[in-house]
Amino acid sequence: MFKYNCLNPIAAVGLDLFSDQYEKVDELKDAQAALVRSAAMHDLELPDTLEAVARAGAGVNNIPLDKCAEKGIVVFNTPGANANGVKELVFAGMLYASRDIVGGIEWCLENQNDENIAKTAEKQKKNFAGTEISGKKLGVIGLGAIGVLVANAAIHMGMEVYGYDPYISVAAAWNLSRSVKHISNVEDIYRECDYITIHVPLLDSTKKMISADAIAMMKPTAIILNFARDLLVDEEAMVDALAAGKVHKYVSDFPNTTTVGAKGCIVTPHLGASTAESEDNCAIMAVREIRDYLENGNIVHSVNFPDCSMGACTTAGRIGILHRNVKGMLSLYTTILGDAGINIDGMANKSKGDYAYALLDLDTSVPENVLEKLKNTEGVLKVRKIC
Ligand SMILES: NC(=O)c1ccc[n+]([C@@H]2O[C@H](COP(=O)([O-])OP(=O)(O)OC[C@H]3O[C@@H](n4cnc5c(N)ncnc54)[C@H](O)[C@@H]3O)[C@@H](O)[C@H]2O)c1
Ligand SMILES: O=C(O)CC[C@@H](O)C(=O)O
Repeated sequence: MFKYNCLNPIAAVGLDLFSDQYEKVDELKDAQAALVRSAAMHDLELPDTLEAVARAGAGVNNIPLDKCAEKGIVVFNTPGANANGVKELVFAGMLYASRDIVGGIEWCLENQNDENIAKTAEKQKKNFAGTEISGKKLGVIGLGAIGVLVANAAIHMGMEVYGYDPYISVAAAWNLSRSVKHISNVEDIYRECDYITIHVPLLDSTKKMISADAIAMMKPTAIILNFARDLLVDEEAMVDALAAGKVHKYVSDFPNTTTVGAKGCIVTPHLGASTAESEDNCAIMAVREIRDYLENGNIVHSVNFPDCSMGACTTAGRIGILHRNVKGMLSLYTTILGDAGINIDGMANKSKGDYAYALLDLDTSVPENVLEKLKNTEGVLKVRKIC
């Protein structure tokens, strides 16, 4: 029986994919797997029982990835599963920032008891007029799952699209419209674009990448959209620039005391992935990842260990070894297994940064004393007996 804990509500359509071999538990301390959305995990005590964490979403800045890796806990995310939900909200953000839709709705509510509201509206509507997005330049920074969808949709909306991503994946490049202009110097986006939207992960290297200097290059009419993470933008500088009329609007999906209520800021409460479809897609992918790891030892879509997959186990034994990415580890395992008279039928070993994963199919189920030897090998973080 496997036990899992949900640190946030996770869509039922995903949880329903757990078989009767799984039990939901109320406490993380009792779980082998955790499912999480935005709950902050940095200060949580991670129990020794925990084998896997699946983030039902893209961003993993709420999870201590290295601490998990050191404890042999594999962290997954669900790439692309909520991308369409975010893409659609980015366009809502562009429209809200371009036309005073919110002001217009508020005016209607304020005048709901006016019997002549239809006539008065025709006189007042000029106060809520705006501009169209068709024909304008959009800069997309980060062309991953969301950025590509935004860029391609913007082409269909008649925008001229500039795309910047020095690390673009081959898959994303294949999916990107040929009409998107490839930008190699992000400053071209800051200087020339009417709309700028950021879709990069929050890393040490991307923190405040929309800096005061970047903001200073922008047009006074520029509209900046941030549906990625608030810490990617120097928001104090942004608020100052808005107040001084140096940029026009800042649309953010991440409320905080700097931006909410500040002149020119339109802030939503982290709604990008809050659609039934995105929540379902993320939950389904997260549960499949956890099941494949717990039941087969396969790692697919991990952010702290390499992906490594050997399908379902068809041999008498299978073990998974999470270890440091250092020389000579495999020869230590083959020696321990060989000395115990165990034959290796199949093997995969993959590395990612400081960490690596070996999956071994064996002609017999590994006895406890051999597992202990493997566990006690210098550089090994965790050994899992899968069958
Ligand atoms: N508002 C929401 O609810 C919501 C929902 C989903 C994702 N997000 C956030 O959106 C962001 C993007 O998500 P995604 O699913 O598209 O991720 P992704 O991993 O598919 O794409 C990120 C892209 O950013 C690129 N990148 C990395 N560093 C860069 C840099 N310095 N300059 C330019 N490009 C760079 C990568 O090459 C990659 O192509 C993440 O921060 C994620 O947390 C927010
Ligand atoms: O779970 C959510 O609602 C937000 C998810 C989003 O921020 C992400 O990075 O995927």
